[in-house]
Amino acid sequence: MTANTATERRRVTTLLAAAAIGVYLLIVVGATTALTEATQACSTWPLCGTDLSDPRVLIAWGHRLAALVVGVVVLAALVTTWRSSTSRRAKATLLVPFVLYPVQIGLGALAATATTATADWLSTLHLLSGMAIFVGLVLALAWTLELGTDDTAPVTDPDPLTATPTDTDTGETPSLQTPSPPSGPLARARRIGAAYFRLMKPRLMWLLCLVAAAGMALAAGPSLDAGIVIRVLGGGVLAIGASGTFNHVLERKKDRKMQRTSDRPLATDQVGVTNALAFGLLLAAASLALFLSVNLLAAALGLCAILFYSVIYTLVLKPNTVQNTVLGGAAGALPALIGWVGVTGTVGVPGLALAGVIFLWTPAHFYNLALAYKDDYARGGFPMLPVVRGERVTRRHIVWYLAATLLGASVLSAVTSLGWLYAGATVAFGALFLWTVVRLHRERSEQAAFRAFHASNAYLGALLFAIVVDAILL
Ligand code: HEM
Ligand SMILES: CC(C)=CCC/C(C)=C/CC/C(C)=C/COP(=O)(O)OP(=O)(O)O
Repeated sequence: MTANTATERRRVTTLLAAAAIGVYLLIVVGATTALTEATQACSTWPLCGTDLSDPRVLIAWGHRLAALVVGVVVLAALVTTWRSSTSRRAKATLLVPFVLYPVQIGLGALAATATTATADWLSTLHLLSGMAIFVGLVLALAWTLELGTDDTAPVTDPDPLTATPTDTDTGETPSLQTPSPPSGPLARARRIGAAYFRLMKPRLMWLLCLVAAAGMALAAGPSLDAGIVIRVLGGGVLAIGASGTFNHVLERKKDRKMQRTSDRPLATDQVGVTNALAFGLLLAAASLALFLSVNLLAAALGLCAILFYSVIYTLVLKPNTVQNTVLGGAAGALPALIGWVGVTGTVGVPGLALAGVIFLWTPAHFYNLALAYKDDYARGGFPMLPVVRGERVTRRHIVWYLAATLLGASVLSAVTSLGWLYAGATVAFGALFLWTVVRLHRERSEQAAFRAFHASNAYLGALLFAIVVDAILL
């Protein structure tokens, strides 16, 4: 690729990314109750009340001015892309935002000035049309980003095998030798304790517990009962520990073949298989007892989560299908439902919508690691996407699942009363996450993959934290 083509591509992808995030901002602000209430204070178009002391008028004006500014950015992105040497399908796809953006403005004007009878379906149409514009921009971005890239990472990174990967269960760098035996009884007890703790996959817990906490906060709001929180989170920690332990038992032979996991307690025989199984069963029993003390449905979902991750994902999906990560996303989505059910006793739309966000987020999260550890997964014999279909396809799927996650997050704001804090978190951290994925395409390095991986955790962590604060305190 010549230097000026590379420069042109950077300009096009930067503009398309900015346009996509600008449209996403409009979608999220539009989907939050903030705007739907604002139109009641601003029901004329294009101008409306000038009483800026009324926050609803401020929000309505903000949305209209943002629509104007974003419209200019979208137009700049369209013109720049159409004049560039990007792919025909990227250029053709941009006809969607080109045609729909003026229509979107018209739908917005009608929704703002309509009577309540027609306002609802006009608002829904306005939201869906905004999403179609967003999808058109993201597809053009993905197809332009992958141009000029292939499946070989540039020679700027050490091979993941020689790089010092850390096992994020503990964040330690695995040693190739079996750890030396402890000197005294206390040191031995500490080493064994640390090994059992590591079986529980503690590094996954903070985000998975935040998922359950967000489910509970959405369901209960300010009247969230501390007793339920303690029992649901306690049950969740024990359930994750149980399923993590079973995962270690079932994968111990493959863990030995992978550099990243070669020093795990069962891969290095620090813990016996029978003892590990007994430990996992104990954790599972304690977890289900806690869930049962909340309600039967929470316990049933907890059992499903343990069985799904330990058996379906670990034994069936992960070693056999390239869709292991997509389908495995159900494991991480279940804590959202458990949180919602723990408070309400039934499955509800917001709980399902939150679970859907986690489900869509999971491939955008894990595919970055799968890129960084591609050779390691090949050695372990796992059909991860980069191993089976290559790095270029994997990077494209990361863009798609990231976009799907952002749309899922906007649907969640449409079906709940989440407000400006949630809107700000999903747009700001979504933009950050998208930017790391754009850089992943440009740099195609292990470091860029880890950067996008951590951005995925930062996005979900910020989103879930915003849900908890917004639902309980605002
Ligand atoms: C199919 C689903 C998933 C797969 C395949 C997956 C894969 C991974 C892998 C391989 C690691 C590194 C672990 C290690 O090196 O020992 C990791 C780390 C992590 N995962 Fe996932 N994950 C999935 C779903 C989730 C979900 C649903 C959450 C939370 C909602 C989550 C949160 C985390 C966190 C917090 C870390 C540790 C990050 C750090 O150490 O900074 N993962 N994941
Ligand atoms: C309530 C409850 C039990 C919920 C289950 C939540 C849970 C444990 C999700 C884990 C998600 C996941 C597939 C992690 C990676 O496993 P991996 O085997 O691909 O990672 P590895 O290669 O590091 O072992």
